[in-house]
Amino acid sequence: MAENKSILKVLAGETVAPPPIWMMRQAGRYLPEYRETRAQAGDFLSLCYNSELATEVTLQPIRRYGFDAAILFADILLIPEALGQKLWFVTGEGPRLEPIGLRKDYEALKNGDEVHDHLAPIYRTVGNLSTQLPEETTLIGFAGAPWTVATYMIAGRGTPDQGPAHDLKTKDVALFKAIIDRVTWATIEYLNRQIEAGAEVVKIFDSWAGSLSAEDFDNYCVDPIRKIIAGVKAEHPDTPVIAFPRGAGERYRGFHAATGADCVALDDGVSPEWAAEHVQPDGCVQGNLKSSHMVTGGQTLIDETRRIVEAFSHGPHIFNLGHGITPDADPANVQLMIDTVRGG
Ligand SMILES: Cc1c2[nH]c(c1CCC(=O)O)Cc1[nH]c(c(CCC(=O)O)c1C)Cc1[nH]c(c(CCC(=O)O)c1C)Cc1[nH]c(c(C)c1CCC(=O)O)C2
Repeated sequence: MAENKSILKVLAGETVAPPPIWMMRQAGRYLPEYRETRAQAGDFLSLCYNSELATEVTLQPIRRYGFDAAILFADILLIPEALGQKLWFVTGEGPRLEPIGLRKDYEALKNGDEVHDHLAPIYRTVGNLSTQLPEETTLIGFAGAPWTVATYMIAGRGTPDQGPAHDLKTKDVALFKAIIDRVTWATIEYLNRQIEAGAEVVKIFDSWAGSLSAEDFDNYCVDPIRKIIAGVKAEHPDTPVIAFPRGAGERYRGFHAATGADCVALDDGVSPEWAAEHVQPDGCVQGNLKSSHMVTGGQTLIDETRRIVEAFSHGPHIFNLGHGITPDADPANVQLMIDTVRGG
């Protein structure tokens, strides 16, 4: 029964001990079974659009570790592709898109409500998962936040400082805002369909929020996320939303209230003690453990895991990493982290 799922309890504001646990990028290259299925699919994007195989890789970490949540296997860059932008992945390097730099590129994009045919396989994956997951496991859908997605749409690739997006914001703010608005609209559409297909929680990833300063943070991180949450809650008032403004630092404070998020995901740039004092009083928090502990393991992993569990033990908390697990992680360290959280 949905009411017995620990993640849903915590997202409703309950304190649960030990805290429920899942991991960003839990279906990924550190798992041999993922590498095998990915090879079968051919490449990363083919895996995302193959509902059977995407279902399989989503289930793999649940079978291996019994996490409390499964996150849909897909990617934040499927939205630009659904809007009509060309997307491909270069193995070992990352995503490539045909960059949007001119008004005519923007005008060629589809409307926010014209993405569904392209995204139909993703909705099928969500539907498969909602019938195949163990009953105690919560299904999380997701999308990228408009700023982070726009940084890839404008640069055509990942960039260390999101320079091309910052440049467009300075040179042609009207075009920049139009891109943000188009992604915001498409994202509301996309998340609502994921929920209708069976997602019980949705998460919004703003991986590059940290490079927005002063009012840009309010205008292009907080405001689009607030609009997306309002658009989701208008259709699905009971579906909890997790927001991840990575690199927000001090600006994690007040983020629940500013956006309407039920849970705020923390990177490893803030201490758990600071976040317990300044962020958790406003609602559930998630995350914070450095991903590198999944590579290095040992007593430090145990100590840091215990420190986070203890710091957040007085309020709603979902145990997670501060960012995605990396391909060089040791699957045994993931088990050690879980045993530490669950066993004390
Ligand atoms: C920025 C971003 C992307 N994608 C995502 C973000 C936001 C979160 C973050 O900051 O990490 C989100 C994402 N990407 C993926 C998921 C699936 C669910 C999960 O297990 O967390 C999620 C939630 C699969 C993936 N997305 C990607 C992989 C690796 C692809 C492979 O198998 O080769 C996976 C499992 C590829 C990807 N996708 C993206 C990049 C930059 C890359 C290349 C970098 C890399 O290789 O890790 C865009």
